[in-house]
Amino acid sequence: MSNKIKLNQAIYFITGTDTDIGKTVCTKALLQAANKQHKATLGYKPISAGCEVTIDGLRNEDALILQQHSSIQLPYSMINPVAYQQPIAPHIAAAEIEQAIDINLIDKGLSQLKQHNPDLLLIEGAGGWHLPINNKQLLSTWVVEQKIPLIVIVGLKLGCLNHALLTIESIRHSGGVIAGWIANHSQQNMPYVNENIATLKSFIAEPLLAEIPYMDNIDQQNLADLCDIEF
Ligand SMILES: Nc1ncnc2c1ncn2[C@@H]1O[C@H](COP(=O)(O)OP(=O)(O)OP(=O)(O)O)[C@@H](O)[C@H]1O
Ligand SMILES: C[C@H](N)[C@H](N)CCCCCC(=O)O
Ligand SMILES: [Mg+2]
Repeated sequence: MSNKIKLNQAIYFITGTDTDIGKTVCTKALLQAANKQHKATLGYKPISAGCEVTIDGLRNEDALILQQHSSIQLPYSMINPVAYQQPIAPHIAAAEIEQAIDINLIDKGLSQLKQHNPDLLLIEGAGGWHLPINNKQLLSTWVVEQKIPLIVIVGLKLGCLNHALLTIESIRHSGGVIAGWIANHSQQNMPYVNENIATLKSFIAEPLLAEIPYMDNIDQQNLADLCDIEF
C-alpha cells in the first residue's frame, strides 16, 4: 500500500503566510503533479492586482502561470475574472478606479469552471488569508461560505512561525478546513530552516504535503516530483 498523501477533494483554496511567499509557485507544483497523474486540472486566480496592459486586456503573471499549467485550456477571462493594474491591495486598486470587487463575478467564475468537471481545481488567493475585498468584507469569508478546503503555503523565512500559526489559528476561527500545508523555501539558505519546519510540524496537526526547495530558476522547472501526493 502506498504511503502517499491523498488529496481527494476536487477544489482547494491556496492561501499563504503573506504575499510574495510562493503561493503561485506551489500552486503550479500541485497542478504539475496532478497533470502527471493525468488529472483534469484548472487553476483559478479570482482576484489579481498587478497586471500588464495588453491589446487583449489586463494580464496578471500568476493567472497566466495557472492558465499555462491547467490541463483544461480556457480563456484568460475565465481564469482571472477580476483584475487590477496596480500591484497593491486589490480593494484599494478597485477604489482608485471606482470599480468595486464584485464577489458575484468570483462566484459565477467558479461555477463556470466547475462545469468543465476538473478533477482538481486550485484557487489562488491574493496576499494572505484575510484579504479585504472592500472596507467591510474579506475574501476569507467567501472561502469559508463555499466550504472550500484550504492548503496553506508557508514561505520559510524568519518570522514565518508567527505568520503560519496566526494564519492557521485564524482559518480555524473562521470555520475553514485545512487539508494540509506546504513548506516553501522562498529564501536561499535560511539559517536553521529544518528546525523551523520541525517546529511547524509540532504545532500543525494537518499534514505537510510537500517541501519545495529554493531554486534559482524555479519558474522554468517542472516541480511535479516534489509533490508526493495522490490526487
Ligand atoms: N522555492 C522557491 N525558490 C526560488 N524562488 C522562489 C521560490 N518560491 C517562490 N520564489 C520566487 O518568489 C517570488 C514570489 O513567489 P510567488 O509569486 O509564487 O508568490 P505569491 O505568494 O504567489 O505572491 P502573490 O501574493 O503576489 O500572489 C517569485 O519571483 C518566485 O519565483
Ligand atoms: C500586489 C501583490 N503581489 C498581490 N497581488 C496583492 C497583495 C495584497 C496584500 C494585501 C495586504 O494584506 O496588505
Ligand atoms: Mg501569486
